[in-house]
Amino acid sequence: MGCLQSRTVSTVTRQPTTRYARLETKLTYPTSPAKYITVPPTKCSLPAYSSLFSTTFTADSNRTLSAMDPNSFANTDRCSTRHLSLRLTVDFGRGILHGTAIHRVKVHQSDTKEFILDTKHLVIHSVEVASDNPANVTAAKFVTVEHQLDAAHPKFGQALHVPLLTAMAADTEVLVRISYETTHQSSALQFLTPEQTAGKVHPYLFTQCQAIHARTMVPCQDSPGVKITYDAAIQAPKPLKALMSAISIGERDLTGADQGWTVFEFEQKTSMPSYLLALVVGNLQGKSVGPRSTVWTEPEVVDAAAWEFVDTEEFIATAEALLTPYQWGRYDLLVVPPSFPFGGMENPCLTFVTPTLLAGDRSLVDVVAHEISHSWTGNLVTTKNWESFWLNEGWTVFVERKILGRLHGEATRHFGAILGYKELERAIDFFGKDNPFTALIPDLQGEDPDDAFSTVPYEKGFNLLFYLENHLGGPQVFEPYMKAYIREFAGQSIDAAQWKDFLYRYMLDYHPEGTDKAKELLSQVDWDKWFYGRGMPPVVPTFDRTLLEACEELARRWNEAREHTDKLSFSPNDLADFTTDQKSVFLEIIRDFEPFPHALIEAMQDIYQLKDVRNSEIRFRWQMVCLKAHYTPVFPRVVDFVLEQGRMKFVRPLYRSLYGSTPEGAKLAQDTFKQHREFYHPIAAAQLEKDLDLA
Ligand SMILES: CC/C=C\C/C=C\C[C@@H](O)/C=C/C=C/C=C\[C@@H](O)CCCC(=O)O
Ligand SMILES: [Zn+2]
Repeated sequence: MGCLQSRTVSTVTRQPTTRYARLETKLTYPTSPAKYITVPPTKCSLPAYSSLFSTTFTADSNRTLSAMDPNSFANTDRCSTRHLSLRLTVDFGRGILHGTAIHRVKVHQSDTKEFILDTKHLVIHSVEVASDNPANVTAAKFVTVEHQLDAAHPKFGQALHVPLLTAMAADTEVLVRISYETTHQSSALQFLTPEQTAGKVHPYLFTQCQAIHARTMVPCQDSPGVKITYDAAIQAPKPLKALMSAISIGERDLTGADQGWTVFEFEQKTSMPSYLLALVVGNLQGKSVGPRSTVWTEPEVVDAAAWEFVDTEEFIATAEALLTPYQWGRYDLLVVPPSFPFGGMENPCLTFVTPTLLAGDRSLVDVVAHEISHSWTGNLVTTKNWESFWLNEGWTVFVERKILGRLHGEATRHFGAILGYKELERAIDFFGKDNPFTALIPDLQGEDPDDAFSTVPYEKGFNLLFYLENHLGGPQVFEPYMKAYIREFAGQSIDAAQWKDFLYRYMLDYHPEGTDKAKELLSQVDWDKWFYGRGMPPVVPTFDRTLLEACEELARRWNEAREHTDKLSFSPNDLADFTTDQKSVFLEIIRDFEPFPHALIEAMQDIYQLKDVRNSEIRFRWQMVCLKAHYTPVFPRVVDFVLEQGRMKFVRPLYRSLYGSTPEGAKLAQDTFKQHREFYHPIAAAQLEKDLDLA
């Protein structure tokens, strides 16, 4: 069978099942004609990718999605990858990766005849299977098999079916070797030209696999419910360096015909989900910032980056005191070029962070505390599928704020929560309070997780845990539970039902006021509203207002000044004692008022020097205030900011506000994006296209 063999598919519609019943039911989608983008069943001649991915196709049969994960085709209930070995070459000339992926697959159910993986925008050259001696990859005898690639689902890609030579018994293992290459549509990868880097001399590659982009980089069971260890050998052109979400175990320069290449070797011995696969290749230099931490980035920025993140070890040690010993060996940081679409990504052993954190005053390092917290919540205890994403993010925000609270006091922890609550209101405003994506546990059948992504799982999840902490007796009850939670589930992927079940078990056994009291308190929690209710959280939190009052007072004075802009009594000293978070909250409150008259905007801008502010959080919020007032002189500065960096937290609201401001603003937003689309990471570009009605 050809390597791009098509299967027919049906439309993806929702099944009328209850939430947890659905987790136990194998879903097949009903038959109805639908158009899908697919590939013709031809052999793999390269590199005509664009034509491969442009054919439309009418579907007419059934498609099966994973029983555990609505966003994956993998048959993880029958068999799952335990270990992955990658041998990849980075081809900057073609903008692709090519090589092999060997899966060591464990069979869970008897009579298993096929291994199903996720792929998207990959070209599969061949698939081989070895079941004779799976313990030894080098001695194993691989046999080529006829694989099948389903037709492409526009969001989830193509299921790859690998026949296993024979019906396998439970608890046996098999090796599957796939030879493949990525394409220009592989959304996990961003290849940068030298001009897009700080040094301007060398090309650069970085990946972003969360949520379901790993399948565009490696054929894999791309579900957070599957945990794997991995090793990798990455061949890259000299003098570039490769790093991965793993421990570096060596590098060697090739000779002879392969002169000019280096092979970098890696090993990840702690099992992790596919979305944590990560690779960077570029002109990288490292500077040590702690006993287990190096900051990596281009040489031009390495000193500034190391200075900014010098608190890393203190954060790790505080997290260890709160939870359990750090499991991943090293905790390095990579400062990625500015198009990185997120603040940070918790890739194990090597967190990726945006350069927008380099404020020059260490004021934005809460993101590092956040990513460090993921080493426990998310990376050790992982959501089973993207619907329970809050288990990763709500927990991580909770731990992040615990760390900052221990280091800087409870008032700081609460103030972070106030800012987060404001951001939650903005997200719910954006979606609309009845939008299904405002639920803590959204229904993601047929949905691309990127479309559902927002601050909701972060802040609604935080608010649930914050509420439970107070409701169940405060930190003296909740902090020991946090440790127990990590111990209970480390190394596993769980869903919200398992999380809740353990909370009950723990509290009933260990609540200091006894089982009956624990039962009574837990019975008062409206779980349905917390999990599935839309809009803001069902319980309004009470946060410490110590750091808030000065922000509210200053904002109130400015709001009142709109009546007499000729007699203003403000001075730069107003902000002298404000932290960056306080300045942010001050600007958030200003943004909630009716738009300011332009004279007042100009006065505030001059007095507080806001025009030239470089701190990305302040710059973003100030530009949002100006855009709300349709203050057109800010337009060129907004364009500068959205072209200097591609972090979605900033560029999406700025582009949307510019687009919604005036007809000129709308045209400027669309034209700017269209001209600079290539600057943005594919994940950000896909969202911006929708935001600007260009999809
Ligand atoms: C309910 C939502 C369900 C699924 C979404 C899952 C993943 C979404 C995907 O788009 C990936 C997200 C990656 C996030 C990485 C880092 C964030 O913590 C950054 C937060 C924003 C920022 O600071 O820039
Ligand atoms: Zn996070």
